[in-house]
Amino acid sequence: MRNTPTRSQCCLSNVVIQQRINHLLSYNIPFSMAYFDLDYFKPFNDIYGYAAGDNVIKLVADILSEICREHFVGHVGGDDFVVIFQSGDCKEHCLNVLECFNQRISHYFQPEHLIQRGYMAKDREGNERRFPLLDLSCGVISPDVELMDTHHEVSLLASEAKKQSKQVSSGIVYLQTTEVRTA
Ligand SMILES: Nc1nc2c(ncn2[C@@H]2O[C@H](COP(=O)(O)OP(=O)(O)OP(=O)(O)O)[C@@H](O)[C@H]2O)c(=O)[nH]1
Repeated sequence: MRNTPTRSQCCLSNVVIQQRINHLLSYNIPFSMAYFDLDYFKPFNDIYGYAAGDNVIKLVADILSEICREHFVGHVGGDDFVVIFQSGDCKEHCLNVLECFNQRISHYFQPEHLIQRGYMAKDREGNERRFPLLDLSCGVISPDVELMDTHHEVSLLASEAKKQSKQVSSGIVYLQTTEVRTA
């Protein structure tokens, strides 16, 4: 890692998650980490209400707890979760999580929104526009534990994976340490 992330780039703000990562790095224990984040959560909250948004966060927590129960599941905050895998079945678990979410989330939408595959809502600038339905993205990283010293470096890689996962139609990307190019 050539660059140290700034405070604003540090997406792993939960101290328990940071400690877990620092522990794995300090003992050179290999791991993969999946960063799950809801897409278009703000318009969902705006249309259906904050309580309905809380129910979706609970849904994600339940799915992760069920499918990844043998692994470390951490709530970063809001609609962001991480799962730390120390065994090799990370990809399969993540794909199962996304599939399960896609099956269960349809119950949270009104029929007309499902038919239209979205709804009108205000963006962050206050402009009314059309948004797709709420979705779940997953950025998976496999940090090189011999090259990384702290959770800050892992956080930088996770931020990049999260960003890329929102840009691909599959909703999932996999990054290795060496693929990080951003500052
Ligand atoms: N219901 C609910 N909403 C929350 C909670 N924490 C944060 N939010 C909302 O989450 C939204 C911000 O999450 P973002 O992931 O940045 O919003 P987004 O629309 O999904 O943006 P993209 O991830 O870029 O698609 C804001 O509308 C917050 O009000 C929470 O605990 N409950």
